[in-house]
Amino acid sequence: MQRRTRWMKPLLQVHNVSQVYESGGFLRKSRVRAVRDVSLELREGEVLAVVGESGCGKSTLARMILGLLPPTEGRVELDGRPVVRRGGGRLETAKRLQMIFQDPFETINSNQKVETVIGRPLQLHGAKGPFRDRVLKLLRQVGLTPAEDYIDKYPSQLSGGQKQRVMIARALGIGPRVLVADEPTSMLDVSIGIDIMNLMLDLKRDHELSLLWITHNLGSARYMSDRIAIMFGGQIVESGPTEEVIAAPKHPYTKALLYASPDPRREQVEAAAFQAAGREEAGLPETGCRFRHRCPYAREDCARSDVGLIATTDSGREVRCLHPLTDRTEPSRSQEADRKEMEA
Ligand SMILES: Nc1ncnc2c1ncn2[C@@H]1O[C@H](COP(=O)(O)OP(=O)(O)OP(=O)(O)O)[C@@H](O)[C@H]1O
Repeated sequence: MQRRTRWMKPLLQVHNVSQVYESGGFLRKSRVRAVRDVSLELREGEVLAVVGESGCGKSTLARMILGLLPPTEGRVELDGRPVVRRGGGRLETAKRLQMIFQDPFETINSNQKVETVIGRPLQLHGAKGPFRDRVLKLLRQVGLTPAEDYIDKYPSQLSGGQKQRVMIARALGIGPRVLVADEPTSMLDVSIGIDIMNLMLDLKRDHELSLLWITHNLGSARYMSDRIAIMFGGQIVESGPTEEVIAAPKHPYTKALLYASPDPRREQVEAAAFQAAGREEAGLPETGCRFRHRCPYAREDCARSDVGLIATTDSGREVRCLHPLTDRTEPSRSQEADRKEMEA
């Protein structure tokens, strides 16, 4: 399933985007730097996974990529053209860049029949009706057959997996080049989630799509993607070909994610050192390495130096770490020291 995609043409380019959320009044202003100087590239026909724990900035990044949230800094381009044009006008790029959400019917009127849910965007994007036959075809393409049994149903009459298939059909109908999927299987049973992943891989192949797969789950990223970008505290901390990164992570956080995913090779001592996962962005240090308080390999200079992404091999791997892991790296402190720090 995995392919070398290094030489393919870049389709979606994210150039140094940042997002700062500001809230509160004049006296009690709060600022959250949710995404910090992130650059990514999605190539033709490729699946790129963005992986990180809750609060690391994945959804914020997805919303900027889709043009739903203007970046505080940086820019996003599709085929070399800005996703959001000066003065708005997202409709044209929205045609080519479609989103699949975690909760399939979060944004949909539950009083609409499947025919309307899938047919309305076609109308909005200027297609001429009637749409019933096109909707039936789309339902077949996403495996909801016989399509005639589904087209007149309401969301409440569908299972979670069926709803997600309807949302995929809705996105597909517009003829996108890129699908951005934000945790699309996290609310589904494992086997249903695997069916949805297989469907998306089939559709990607048949419709020559590119896929940005956003998840907290390294397992699904591994199943789906050609390349992977690991995100922590609003930054990309490691990226590269998926199998290479997973086989030999160079950033301690990537290693932490591996321990957190079901794997019989898990080493208990180091796994325990990573258990403080899930903290919000706000609790992380502003300078130096943002992961250092949870990193069993941290050294003194990790607090002092900000390090950017550094290319490590010729296969396109990058890591943001002063002391990238090797086979021989030993933890610099014990589980006991970590526990004391957490209690303090
Ligand atoms: N509208 C907002 N205003 C202020 N802070 C926000 C806003 N949206 C997100 N944040 C904060 O920005 C950080 C990143 O949030 P984001 O939702 O992008 O992360 P995430 O990785 O997608 O998490 P999850 O998987 O839980 O959705 C978090 O600290 C979050 O609390």
